[in-house]
Amino acid sequence: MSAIEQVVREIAEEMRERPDRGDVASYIPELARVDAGQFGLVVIDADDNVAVGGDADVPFSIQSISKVFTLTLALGRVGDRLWERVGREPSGSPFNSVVQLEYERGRPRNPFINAGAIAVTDLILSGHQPREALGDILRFMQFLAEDSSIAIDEAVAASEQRTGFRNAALANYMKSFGVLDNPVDYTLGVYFHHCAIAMSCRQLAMAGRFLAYNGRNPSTGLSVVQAERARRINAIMLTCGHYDGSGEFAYRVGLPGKSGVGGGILAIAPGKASIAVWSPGLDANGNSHLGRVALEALTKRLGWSIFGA
Ligand SMILES: NC(=O)CC[C@H](N)C(=O)O
Repeated sequence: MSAIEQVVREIAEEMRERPDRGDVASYIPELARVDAGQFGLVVIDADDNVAVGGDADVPFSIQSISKVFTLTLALGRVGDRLWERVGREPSGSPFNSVVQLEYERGRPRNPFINAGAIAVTDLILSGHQPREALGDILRFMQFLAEDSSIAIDEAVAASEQRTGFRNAALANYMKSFGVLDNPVDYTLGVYFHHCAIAMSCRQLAMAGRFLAYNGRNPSTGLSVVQAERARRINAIMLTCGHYDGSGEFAYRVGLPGKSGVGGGILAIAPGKASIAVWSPGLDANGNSHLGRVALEALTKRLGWSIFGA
């Protein structure tokens, strides 16, 4: 067994025993039903070796982790013009905060808070039907993960569509400033559905590989994005990927990472590994509690923090 496999298994066992599991998201009713006792961890290294621990193959709702992939797709479509619509500074506010939008004339702080991700989704949608845009996003995930079985959990999407009043407020407010081009219902429909994509840790770590290896898929050698773009997406994950918990995540884990309220985190050790962890219980910022604890243990034991040992 490799050193990485050993560490991944140890951590999965340690996390299974932990009593402090955080609380599952309850504002999306369908997510409130998920068993908080689950834990999964997958690490894929530069040689495409896959180390798995715990519930590595159980699909979960990726939620805001999808924002990394919609950003990648939108940058591919419109290039750096995207940054006219959305900033790239940390918000220091909760993921669904409304307050900054008025001060900054409807331009969201970054693509990973809800407002920013809704604006990015609107760019992907432009000129397409919602169904086509969603198909493009889903096919991109399947292509990156090399797994055509990845699907949208329609129950989660419907659950959020019924209760997503805050997101509707954000979208309408941005629309009033002309930041969204498409009908608000269309943009929100695509946003709720891409957040409801269900993936396992194994699939998610597969999908994240291009960010760890200079924009390339290590198994095919094919370039997904240019190295510069991968580096920049990692930078935004580091500074904005955990909302107002981004500083704490950088301090403790020391890797670019993106969390979702389904309890997943995608973390990137540049040149070394693509990592996915899942534990449904969240901390006060809406980030996976044990996911962060596990990643802190992993980077410490393997010496993988980008800031040094
Ligand atoms: N942080 C998250 O994962 C939030 C995503 C969720 N779909 C929302 O819009 O509220």
